[in-house]
Amino acid sequence: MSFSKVYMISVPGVVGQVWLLEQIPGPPSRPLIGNVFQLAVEPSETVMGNIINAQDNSESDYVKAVERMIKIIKLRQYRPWLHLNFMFRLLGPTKEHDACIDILHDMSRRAITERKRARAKQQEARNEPQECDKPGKKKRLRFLDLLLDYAEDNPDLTDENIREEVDTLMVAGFHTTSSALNWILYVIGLYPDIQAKVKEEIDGIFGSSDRPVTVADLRQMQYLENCIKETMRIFPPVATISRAIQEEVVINNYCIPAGTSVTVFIYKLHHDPEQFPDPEVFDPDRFLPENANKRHPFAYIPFSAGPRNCIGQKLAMMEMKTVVCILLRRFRVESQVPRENIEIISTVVLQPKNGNILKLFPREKLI
Ligand code: HEM
Repeated sequence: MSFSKVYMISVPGVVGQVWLLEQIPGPPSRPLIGNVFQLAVEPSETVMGNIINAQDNSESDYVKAVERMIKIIKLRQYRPWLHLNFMFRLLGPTKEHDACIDILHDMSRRAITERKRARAKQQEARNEPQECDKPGKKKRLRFLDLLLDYAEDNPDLTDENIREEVDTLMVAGFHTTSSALNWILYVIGLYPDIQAKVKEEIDGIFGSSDRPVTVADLRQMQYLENCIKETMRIFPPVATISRAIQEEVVINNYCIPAGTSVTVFIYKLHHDPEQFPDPEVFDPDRFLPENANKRHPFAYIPFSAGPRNCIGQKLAMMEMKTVVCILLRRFRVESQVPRENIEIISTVVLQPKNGNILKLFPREKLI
């Protein structure tokens, strides 16, 4: 079988996660892939404006630095002796590490400086705060504007503090969503009956219209939402989280002293047969209210739980539904790697070791 082009759905840093092999002849795919990318990088667009331009320039220094950093983190993760800073300084690729960090931080600093400059100009012109929304709608500021506004009244929040927040949001927002999307597309491409049901739900919402997806549409996609939840159960994008214990706790007669670093293995939690019978079986109905309500509230925590849980989970769900919806309206998806052959690795996020090959078949009647 021959393919005209090979596209990659991935945001910088997770290159090789999903490969889309577009079969010829097909509809022009660039706009579609463009849309997918745009949605997947929404957090970075919102935070950083357009300065990375990663969709069009995967060779940018920023993109390369993110990719390189992920490799360095992986290298460090699997070599416990490098966890200690002084050992890493002694034996690790510190020169490269520091150079990557400089590129990443500089980019965030640039975004902040440029936004400040733009705000000053706009303020001069209109003498009113900037809004993302159209006039008449509830005022919503960009994340970066919120921080800059706050800093104006609270000088304790320095530019470096803001830079750290921007970095957190960038990393927390795009790798995770990209990983989740990878697995959702994998699962949808693996189980034709599941895909048919998702498509049926989408068709029920859009009929033969080619109108864009709205927030109201997304709310109706309950079956797709349950598929996404079930995917993140089997393949949690963030497989582990860690906490520094602040006061001594006793769990099952084991005493964990204050100061200990504890790791919660979300992947294992999500595969607990007591909470999820036949844990390897993909069953979106586990998330029907009557089934989900029976489970322990912390049995399923793809977005973590408690006061430091994910602040982007609603946005992530909206992004994932939108991307799947756009794709399935135009293509039938077929996963090429059987479940028993998929090798999983967890670096920053959970990903298939050797990528995820998908075939896209243009739908006969394109909606
Ligand atoms: C499927 C997509 C996502 C998954 C699975 C996910 C998962 C998580 C998890 C597990 C944590 C907790 C980390 C920890 O406890 O150490 C977290 C935190 C966070 N997430 Fe997400 N996330 C996703 C998407 C997003 C998006 C789209 C954004 C922003 C636009 C975002 C922003 C954040 C931030 C800022 C934190 C840190 C919160 C804090 O420390 O208080 N995430 N996320």
